[in-house]
Amino acid sequence: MNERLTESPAWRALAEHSAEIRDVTILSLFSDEKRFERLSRRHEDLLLDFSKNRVQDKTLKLLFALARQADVEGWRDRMFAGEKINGTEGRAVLHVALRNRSNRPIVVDGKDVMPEVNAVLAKMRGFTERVRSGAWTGFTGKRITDIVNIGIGGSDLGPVMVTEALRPYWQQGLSTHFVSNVDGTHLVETVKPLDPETTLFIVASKTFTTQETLMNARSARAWLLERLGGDERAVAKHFVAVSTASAEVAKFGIDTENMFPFWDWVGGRYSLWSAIGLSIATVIGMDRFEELLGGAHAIDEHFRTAPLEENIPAILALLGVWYSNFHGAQTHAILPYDQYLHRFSAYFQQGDMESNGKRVDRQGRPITDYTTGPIVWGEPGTNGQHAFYQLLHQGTRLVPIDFLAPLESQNPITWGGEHHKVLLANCFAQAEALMRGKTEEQARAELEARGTPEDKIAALAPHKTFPGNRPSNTILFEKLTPRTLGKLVAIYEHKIFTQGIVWNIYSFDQWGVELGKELAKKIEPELVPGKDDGPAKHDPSTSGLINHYRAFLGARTRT
Ligand SMILES: O=P(O)(O)OC[C@H]1O[C@](O)(CO)[C@@H](O)[C@@H]1O
Repeated sequence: MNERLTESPAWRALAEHSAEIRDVTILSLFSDEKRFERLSRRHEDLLLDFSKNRVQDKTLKLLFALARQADVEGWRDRMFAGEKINGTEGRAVLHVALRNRSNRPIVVDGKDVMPEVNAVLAKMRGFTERVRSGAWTGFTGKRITDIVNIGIGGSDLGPVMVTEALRPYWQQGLSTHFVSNVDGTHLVETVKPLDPETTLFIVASKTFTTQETLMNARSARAWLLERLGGDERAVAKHFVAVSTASAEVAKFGIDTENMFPFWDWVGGRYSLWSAIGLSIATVIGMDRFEELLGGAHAIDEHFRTAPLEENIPAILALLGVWYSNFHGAQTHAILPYDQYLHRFSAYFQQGDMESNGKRVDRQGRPITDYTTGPIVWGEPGTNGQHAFYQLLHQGTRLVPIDFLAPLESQNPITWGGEHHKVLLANCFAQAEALMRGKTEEQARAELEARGTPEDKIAALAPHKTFPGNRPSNTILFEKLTPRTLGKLVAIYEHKIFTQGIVWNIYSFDQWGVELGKELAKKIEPELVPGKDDGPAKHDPSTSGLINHYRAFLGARTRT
């Protein structure tokens, strides 16, 4: 694209239209009695209601035109065909191949990748069945009870989010734990209650060079060996690796027989479907893991074949563009009303922000006149209601929201009342309140009805007013099964993809994480007591912090 995006016909039309409908309220759009039916889409058990948005038919038409102008469909087809659409790394983008349950050939560099994908799935099945049945034992012959996944970023967040979401499917007597932070506290607190004889570590790292993961893995090995008598042969029974880098794995001392490979065409934050999902597959079983893949595949097929107007990920993406670029929204909240999804927003914080947090376009030009990926955040309901919803309802910022909720709870308790009904009532009510708001007249009337004196009414009414007209999507699904979870994750993945294409950026690299890593490697050897490089090496602030720490270390060594 040589033309600036903001000067393109589809963009200009949207800019004009947004001014045109500035004063139209969402509530007024419901004069169309069929709006809910028209602005909702279904996929199997899943319903997307996007009727509570500041959109008219014309808005949607213009948004779909923008997607077509950006050639979303062409890029999508190229992704599924295995073309190297990750331009800055020269790689294909094929997480869709990992869950390609149809086995339709997907060719990269002249080779169908499906046989290798299936071979790794078969190896995962063999391993997970041995661990689950007790056939795989630790060094002292005891059955494995605890899996510790050591990884960070995409090699951690996906497995954490999914294992938490699918807790009801865990095998009894088997638990998973996760260590990611290089802060020693994370490892120490995780292994504290564990028995080394029955603990298996999965070291998950695409590159196997990530500082945090390698350091945690080395420390975990030291912890294990110290407790099991120091015999190095124990490592083979208690450590397996998941990586694209077999030489690095061997260098670390893990038998490559116990290594599960994947490929450079799997992005870190899209890797839970690969062997990076080994901790998930171990605890829920391979059949369930394949159901998860099946759900994602169903959405892949939907995304690949449905016209944009019917395409759930594309609709969500374009609504996000509408608020980011034409209403000044800076953030996007994902608010799941399902406790099992308590890491879902954190997962997509990486998924979205590492993908679309970009400042140059695909032509390498700085993007100065539109925003790209939003800040993604959220917490599960109803906790969020008692934390940050005040701002959502009455703050000065516009925050587009996705509410997610199951129709049926995995834990339908009625001990003190019907929990799930209360949960759902809260979810529906929040979306309604955000849209409907409360006028000052309504606030005044309520105060009057309570006999409040006039001077108090005048003082309080503005504070009790809700502007409303705050948009949200609601995604309902029957129950949080592996298949449904697979579908939800794939929907958001393709949403991110679509937005990246519209914004004309590369979504599948992450150069922005490199600089901090490089500097940390330089600074670490400088953290020595008594050393002083003078102010020249860093800026005065960084030098000041380093020297402050050195002085602390120096004082400690003297006492
Ligand atoms: O799996 P690896 O290679 O250890 O990388 C971990 C994470 O580090 C990043 O490269 C940068 O944060 C992520 O993209 C990735 O998920």
